Amino acid sequence: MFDRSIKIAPSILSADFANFGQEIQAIEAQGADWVHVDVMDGHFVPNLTFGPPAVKAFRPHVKTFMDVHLMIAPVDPYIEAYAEAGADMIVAHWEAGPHPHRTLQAIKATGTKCGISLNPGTPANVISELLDLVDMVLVMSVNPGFGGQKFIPSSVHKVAQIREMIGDREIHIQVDGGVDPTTVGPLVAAGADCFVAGSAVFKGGSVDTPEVYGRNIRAIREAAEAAQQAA
Ligand SMILES: O=C(CO)[C@@H](O)[C@H](O)COP(=O)(O)O
Repeated sequence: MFDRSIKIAPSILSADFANFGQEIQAIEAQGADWVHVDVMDGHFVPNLTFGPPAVKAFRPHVKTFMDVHLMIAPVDPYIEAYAEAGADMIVAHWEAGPHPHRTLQAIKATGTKCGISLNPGTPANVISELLDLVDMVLVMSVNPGFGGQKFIPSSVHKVAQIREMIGDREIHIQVDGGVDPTTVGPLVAAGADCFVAGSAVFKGGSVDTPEVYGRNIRAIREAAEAAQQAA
């Protein structure tokens, strides 16, 4: 049965980089549904983060579900390495190369779940021929590269368009960037079910005060579930 419940996926880009193992354990103990890993190459996006060995080191700490968002180009040569590192889902960008269909086939061939992501400036309709290949569409609601940016409101309309395109297919819509208790409601109403949050989860907390993460995750979930019930 397809799980349409609200899922909160904290981005460990906002975690303490000296302490990933404990940070992952803390967010999971405090209610995170997934753990979101932002992979950046300093080329497709202006920042550098985690290679496959880093993801492999995160793997034993993740007890829930690890979605790995590849903000890299080219992407095809690295798919197998991130799958072998232990990703449960690999998400590639539509903008990462001329053959997104081939990229999605390569992800599926590894046996991991498969997602396609769209930058804020990319229209929804470009993925119409790809939907039969994916488990999730990731709508970027900031320009990718950094945490702590301001939510781009037109993302709500894009989510609604994609929900319409999906029809009765079993595909999650994830939103990433500037997600917090004030922005999540309209996204739920538009049809998103999975929310990446960095600043809004990690702000004010640490592995010594994990209850702060718990409060932050609950605040996003409560706002999302309220919107779901009102819909
Ligand atoms: O992929 C990215 C940024 O490129 C995101 O995952 C951010 O890390 C989310 O951070 P906040 O906007 O929630 O602070």
